[in-house]
Amino acid sequence: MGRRQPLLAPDEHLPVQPARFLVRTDLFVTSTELTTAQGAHAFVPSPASPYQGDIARYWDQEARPVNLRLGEVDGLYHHHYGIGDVDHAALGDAGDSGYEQRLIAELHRLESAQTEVLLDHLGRVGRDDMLVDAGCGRGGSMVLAHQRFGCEVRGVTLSAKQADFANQRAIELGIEDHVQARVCNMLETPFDSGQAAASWNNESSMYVDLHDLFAEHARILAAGGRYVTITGCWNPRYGQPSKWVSQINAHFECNIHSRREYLRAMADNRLVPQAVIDLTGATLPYWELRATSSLVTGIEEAFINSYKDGSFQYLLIAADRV
Ligand SMILES: C[S@@+](CC[C@H](N)C(=O)[O-])C[C@H]1O[C@@H](n2cnc3c(N)ncnc32)[C@H](O)[C@@H]1O
Ligand SMILES: CC(C)=CCC/C(C)=C/COP(=O)(O)OP(=O)(O)O
Ligand SMILES: [Mg+2]
Repeated sequence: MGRRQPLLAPDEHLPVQPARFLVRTDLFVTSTELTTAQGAHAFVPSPASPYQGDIARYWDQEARPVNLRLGEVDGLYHHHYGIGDVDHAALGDAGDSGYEQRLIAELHRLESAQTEVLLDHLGRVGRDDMLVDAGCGRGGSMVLAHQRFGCEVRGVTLSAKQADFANQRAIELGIEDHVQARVCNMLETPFDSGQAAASWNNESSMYVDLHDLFAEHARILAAGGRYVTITGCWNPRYGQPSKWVSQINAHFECNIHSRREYLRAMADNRLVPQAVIDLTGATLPYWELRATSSLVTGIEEAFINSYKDGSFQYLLIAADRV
């Protein structure tokens, strides 16, 4: 599938400037009702299970410098990893005073490049279409999708803090009419059947049962619509999840599925893979660069070792809703 041109002129794209945020942590309490940064009252549904409550709390409390410092580069905040070759010319000499900032910018460029590859696989999307980001985090992928297609993008996350952050960012960009996040379980969304032209999970499918997840995507997608996931999955050829995969699960409180589970659950839910792309080789440069940075979190070794010993794969799957 060829790469499409953005619908917006280059000067309409996100300005490269540090973002200023109103982060009202006082509002993100356990109450079921909260006041958002926009001043409106939003209903926050109770988590569907104790596990979902744990995950909501995890992301409400998350503030790792590796995510915030990268987001400050241009105001796109991601909670996923990067792909592509490191631009050593842009990175320059490790001895220079500005090296650490260039390294941060390079890691961020690779994370945004990952989103662009996901968007490349969404198929034809028009301005009047609606897209769904399941597990939208702080909303970086939603902004890039809107900038490319000019259409509505609706995101769901378990975290009130993330939804508020994403909505505040959309207001700052003047795209709040088109880009909206809400607190909602991705297994039970408020979207109408057949409403979405395309939908995706960007590193968010390891928190849910895949049969339940794909049943919901199949419901909200129009016939002929496209579903895309970028995910880490364990490789059935390895036998069982390796110790590195178990370490990643413990680190993020998630449950990484196998490649076989993805394909089986899609087949059972009217999602027919159109492309299965192994991005493992493409993500290793990101991890090896990140491991040299001051922003390491301690999980770098597990990703690098599991990708190298073949027990773990970084995969993109694009499927047609039939
Ligand atoms: C690793 S982050 C990825 C965020 C985003 N997709 C990105 O690429 O930046 C995982 C996200 O999945 C969300 N999530 C996990 N389980 C969920 C569920 N059952 N319903 C909605 N969101 C969920 C979390 O709230 C979090 O926003
Ligand atoms: C590929 C797999 C298995 C991903 C698990 C989901 C996850 C936590 C992604 C990155 O989030 P993040 O950007 O908040 O993590 P970090 O702080 O490590 O950058
Ligand atoms: Mg990150």
